[in-house]
Amino acid sequence: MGAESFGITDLDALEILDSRGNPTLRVSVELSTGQRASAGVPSGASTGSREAVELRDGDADRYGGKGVTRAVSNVNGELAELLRSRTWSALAEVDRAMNDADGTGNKARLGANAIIGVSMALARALAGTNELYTYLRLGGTSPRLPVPHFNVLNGGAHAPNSLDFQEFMIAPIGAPSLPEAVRAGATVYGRLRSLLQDRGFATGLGDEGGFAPDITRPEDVLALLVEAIEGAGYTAGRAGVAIALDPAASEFYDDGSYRVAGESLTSTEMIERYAQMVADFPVWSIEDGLAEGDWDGWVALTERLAGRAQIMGDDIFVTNPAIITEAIGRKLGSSALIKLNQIGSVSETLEAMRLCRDAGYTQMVSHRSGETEDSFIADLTVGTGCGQLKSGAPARGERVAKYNRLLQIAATTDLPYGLA
Ligand SMILES: C=C(OP(=O)(O)O)C(=O)O
Ligand SMILES: [Mg+2]
Repeated sequence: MGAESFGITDLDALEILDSRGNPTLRVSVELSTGQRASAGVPSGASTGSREAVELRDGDADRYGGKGVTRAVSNVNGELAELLRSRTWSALAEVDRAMNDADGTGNKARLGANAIIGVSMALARALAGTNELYTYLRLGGTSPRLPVPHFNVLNGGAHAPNSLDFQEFMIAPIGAPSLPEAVRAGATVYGRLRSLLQDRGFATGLGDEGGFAPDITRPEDVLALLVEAIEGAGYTAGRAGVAIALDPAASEFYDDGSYRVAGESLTSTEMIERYAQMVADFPVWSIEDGLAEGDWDGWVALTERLAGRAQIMGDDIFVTNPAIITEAIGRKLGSSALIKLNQIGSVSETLEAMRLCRDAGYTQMVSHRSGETEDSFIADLTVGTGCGQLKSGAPARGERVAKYNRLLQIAATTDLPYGLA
């Protein structure tokens, strides 16, 4: 992100719908050069308690309180006035000014949904006629096509079934190219559908497009995924198609216990359960294996599975540079999930990624369970070269928009594919 000087002549927001049918914002911006761009704002369901605050109207008569007309007004009023009032030298400067104007430290007054929408639209406008990923760079890191992590089986807060773990993803780490990785994802997904149908399970979909059958034990799902991977003709494991988990454990942590498939486990027992899963199945990454408040457990999990699985923080890190800095100091986790709206600006997101990279923590850019058709995160992943993206199943328009954007970049460049 260079130190270009620019003016902003127009900023406006609109209330649109996300993939769950809830309201969200689309923000449009115009630069003094005439360059226009817009961006759609995502929204999570299993959120970390320290995420930047999404502003919702709270008017029960309209969208059950979920309307975003106050956030829209903040863009069209206060933020438009601020952004049009002077010239700017960099996106980070605008992001800082919006943060300062908000004044709460967690974007609660103006709304993280308002601020991230402006920040994303502005990044896209500043990219101008260049590809967005060429603008979203981390100094010292080369662009790369990521390993897509396809969430093919959903539970937890994303599906109305009895499965406690939220996400089971397949990751074609061993694929020779991005198009072959996408083909592997779609082929395994299709094979999984057939297996579920053959066994009499429902093939309805969860929020992120994965199937949501009534299977209870995570190990039973893992066995099914290995069968689907091999049945589709791939090797199960890092040389072919591996598995990544996002249990989203804060959602099943209650009163000091992890409640999984009818059992009540201590933090130590939960860690041993993961160690066994990693030994028995090709699980290469575990996101939010423990609850966001269980910091001692996180340190123990990181140590226990060091060198065997990527231990990734989502709810616990919330893409927050200050929290990530503290976690790095305590050797907590080895990887961070990166979500733009958790921290609420593009430049703070890039700062979080830079901190991780410099500390040797891997990063995976992520969609939210409530999405729009915007493919911004595909460019963010490629530009930063972090090598990992999760965007749900290889089905449903708002999810495949990101994978299709990767295919388009792959077709027009010779960027390398794979983990960073
Ligand atoms: C994408 C996720 O879900 P949500 O957007 O509901 O937080 C996640 O937990 O990683
Ligand atoms: Mg998560």
